[in-house]
Amino acid sequence: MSDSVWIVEDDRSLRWVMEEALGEEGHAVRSFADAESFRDALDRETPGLVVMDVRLPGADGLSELDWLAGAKPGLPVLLITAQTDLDMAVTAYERGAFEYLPKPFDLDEFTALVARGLRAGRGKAPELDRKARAGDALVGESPAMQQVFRTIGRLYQSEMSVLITGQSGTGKELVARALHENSPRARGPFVAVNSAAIPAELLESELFGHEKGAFTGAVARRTGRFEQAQGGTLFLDEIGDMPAALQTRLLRVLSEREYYRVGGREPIQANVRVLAATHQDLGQRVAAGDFREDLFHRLNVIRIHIPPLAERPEDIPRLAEHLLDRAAEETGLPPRRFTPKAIQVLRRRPWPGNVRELMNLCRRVTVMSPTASVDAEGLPAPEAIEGTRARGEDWTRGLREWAEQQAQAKASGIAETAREQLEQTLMDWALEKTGGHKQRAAHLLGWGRNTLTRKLRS
Ligand SMILES: Nc1ncnc2c1ncn2[C@@H]1O[C@H](COP(=O)(O)OP(=O)(O)OP(=O)(O)O)[C@@H](O)[C@H]1O
Repeated sequence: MSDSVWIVEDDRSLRWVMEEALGEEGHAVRSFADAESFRDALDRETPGLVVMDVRLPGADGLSELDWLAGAKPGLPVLLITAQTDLDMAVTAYERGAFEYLPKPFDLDEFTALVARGLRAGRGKAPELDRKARAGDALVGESPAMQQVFRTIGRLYQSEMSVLITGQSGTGKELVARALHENSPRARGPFVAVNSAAIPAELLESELFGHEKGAFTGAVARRTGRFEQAQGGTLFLDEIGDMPAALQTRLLRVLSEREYYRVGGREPIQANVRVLAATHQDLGQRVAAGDFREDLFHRLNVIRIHIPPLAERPEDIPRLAEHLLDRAAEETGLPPRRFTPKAIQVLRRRPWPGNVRELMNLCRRVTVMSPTASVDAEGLPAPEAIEGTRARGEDWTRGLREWAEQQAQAKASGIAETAREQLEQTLMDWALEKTGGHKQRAAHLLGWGRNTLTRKLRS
């Protein structure tokens, strides 16, 4: 195969820069300013690789890709694009580009990609089920998010397990959804389970379901999350918190692709893609003996890491705009906009609650701001925003999941049960903390000593 590289790009200076860089690497280079002259030349000769801009006069690079798939199957195309969203990443791979490169790009990266493209042929890409693609947009312009998009784009025809890491609120679940929506399973269900929010003893039946009478309280047969995710994707959030016995069981299900309900005898086929997420350092947990190494390797086939929001302030302007729009949609109020000064302040904040914190700030501003435009003075203090709290303090999320579970188990009197468990937990904690000193425990809880004594008796 020829080593020559053809460039289809209407921007003269960019064309020149690329020509120079590739010439220095020893490639024979030919350039075209539009799709028509490129097609004419292709009638007579075939290069080793094509570098093509998505936006061209008279035609766009994407339809050129479609045409090339028929006219010159196997010819690798490196797509360059000014559009940097996830959709473009997926579309590029889906239409058969072997790689795509968002502008502005690094020339070394460019020449390295060209060299790789020349070595590899061009793979045939199957059609993606586009109708099923919707959901909440994943926004990000920082190099780190571009890398995330690229990985999602590359995996669009894949069934591989992916481990998503990042602090709470960085968007791990959204990334999992994007992986699902851009996969062959897009029409199937996406089911999320948070291992940290469900008590260890309930997690097994939550995942695998149970038969009627499997244990006290199992009054009816219940389908588990694995069964609900059949044909689709199961997202296991906070996988690091999964108890050891369940880790073993999960590993078995993943390798045997079948499982039993709790108390069940019929094996159930598991046609489920598993995506997992964690805010912990799982490698370290493996080293400490708290997480099964074999399960870790099984889940960690591909790793997507999302850095904290404070490490990618470039994402804040677009993200803030997107989240303000989302808040406006949710509340039915007119969309607010931050002034450049307000954005400057937001870019410098520490964001311990990451994107979730920014989302909450946007919701608050949407409801509270008297004007459409929000200046730095109109920004709520960081402490005032929910989601700023460190992980673990936001126990209401766990509570919601618990309530959902109770509802599914058709339990009645949910609030009363919750109140009893809440008080019992707080009393146990306070007594433990004070070494059993009732007076001090009561003080900690903000109760009188008699109230505590009475509640302990009931
Ligand atoms: N890049 C992004 N673009 C748009 N919205 C985002 C992005 N990242 C996060 N969000 C939004 O921020 C919120 C938190 O994201 P998500 O629930 O995915 O985080 P998480 O990492 O799974 O958090 P946790 O570990 O606490 O479960 C969601 O409302 C999500 O839609």
